[in-house]
Amino acid sequence: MKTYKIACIPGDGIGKEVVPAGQTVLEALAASSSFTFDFENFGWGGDWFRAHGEMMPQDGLDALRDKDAILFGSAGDPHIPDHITLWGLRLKICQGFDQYANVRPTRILPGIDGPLKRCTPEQLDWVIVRENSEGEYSGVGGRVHQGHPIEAATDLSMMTRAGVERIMRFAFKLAQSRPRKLLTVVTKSNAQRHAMVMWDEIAVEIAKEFPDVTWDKELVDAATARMVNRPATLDTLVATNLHADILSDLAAALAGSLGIAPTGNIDPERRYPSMFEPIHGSAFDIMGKGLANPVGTFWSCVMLLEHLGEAAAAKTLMDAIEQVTADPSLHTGDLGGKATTDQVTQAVCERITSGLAQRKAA
Ligand SMILES: NC(=O)c1ccc[n+]([C@@H]2O[C@H](COP(=O)([O-])OP(=O)(O)OC[C@H]3O[C@@H](n4cnc5c(N)ncnc54)[C@H](O)[C@@H]3O)[C@@H](O)[C@H]2O)c1
Ligand SMILES: O=C(O)C[C@@H](O)C(=O)O
Ligand SMILES: [K+]
Ligand SMILES: [Mn+2]
Repeated sequence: MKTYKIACIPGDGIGKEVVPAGQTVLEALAASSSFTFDFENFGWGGDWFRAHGEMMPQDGLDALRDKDAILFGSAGDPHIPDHITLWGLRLKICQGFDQYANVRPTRILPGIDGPLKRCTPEQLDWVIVRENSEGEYSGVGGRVHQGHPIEAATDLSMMTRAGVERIMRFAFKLAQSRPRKLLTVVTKSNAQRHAMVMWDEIAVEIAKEFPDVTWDKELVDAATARMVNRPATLDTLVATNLHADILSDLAAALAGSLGIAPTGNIDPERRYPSMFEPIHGSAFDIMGKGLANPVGTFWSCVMLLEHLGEAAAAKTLMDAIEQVTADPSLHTGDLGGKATTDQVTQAVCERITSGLAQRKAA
């Protein structure tokens, strides 16, 4: 029997609630599948920082290197500056393992009442591809004259030809694999006249490799309006690290809640393990109460299973998730319901078990 080695890193805030929930549903799946999971938990994050002065050990990547995948929660603690927590954990792993393609699907799941009154569920089916290794997150910059009136600070967005080519190629390939074969390249080359112009030029070059993909270019500000007003004109989008970060929270909200949206931090070349996480953060306002929506993590587990090549198990889990979202009595507070994290988790586990039984009987 195949055993997958999975690292679980709950991190902070509701990450500590939704990652164990994710582990529970993966265990329910494995109970009657042809594979098992060997989970290893890592207590990195804010508590680790208080004890050791760092978010994860210096050589922590070595403990993850031979895993088949990583399930991540959130980096962010109310008592530690956000740039320390993000750079010390999530970015250390994403950049350390060169997980350069961040994939963020958005759909309006059954039973969810999206906020757009003129948008039916069929009209919103997007995948945002976020460049995940450079750009605004290159970390280049600094502060001088700190605390003095002449203080100055820079954050430099750094784009490389190799970095842009590989994310464009990934996005065109993903668009090509979807039925509509439609890609929107998000840019801001009117204002940012160097790197974003190179971004646009490389899009034109890579497009030639994919003659069957229809593509267009949209400035990021206009892209927000298009997402709201003409959602059906979009399918796959590719954007810079920061633009896609912002657009994907908007996408999640338009599909009903930040609590549902999943992501994979992918190393397409499979040199390193890829990492799966909900797109949301620590949710300071609800952490520790058992109220977090675990669906974003469950959907991330679907992406993890797909990455492992377990397509049937991925489908069983997605079906179970959709059966649960279809029932408003199983909605958490972010969706206007009263259900707890545990209730949603148990409901998904029950549907997994009945789904697997049906598959066996068929
Ligand atoms: N990938 C990551 O590790 C990651 C992602 C986003 C934010 N963060 C960090 O998390 C901290 C808080 O960030 P923020 O407030 O901007 O964003 P957030 O995603 O933590 O929360 C924004 C709002 O959405 C709600 N929400 C988010 N996920 C939910 C869920 N699963 N169920 C129900 N409600 C949910 C929260 O309650 C809150 O009202 C910061 O430290 C930030 O840096 C980390
Ligand atoms: O931007 C980040 O890296 C943190 C968070 O907002 C995310 O979307 O992962
Ligand atoms: K997260
Ligand atoms: Mn974000």
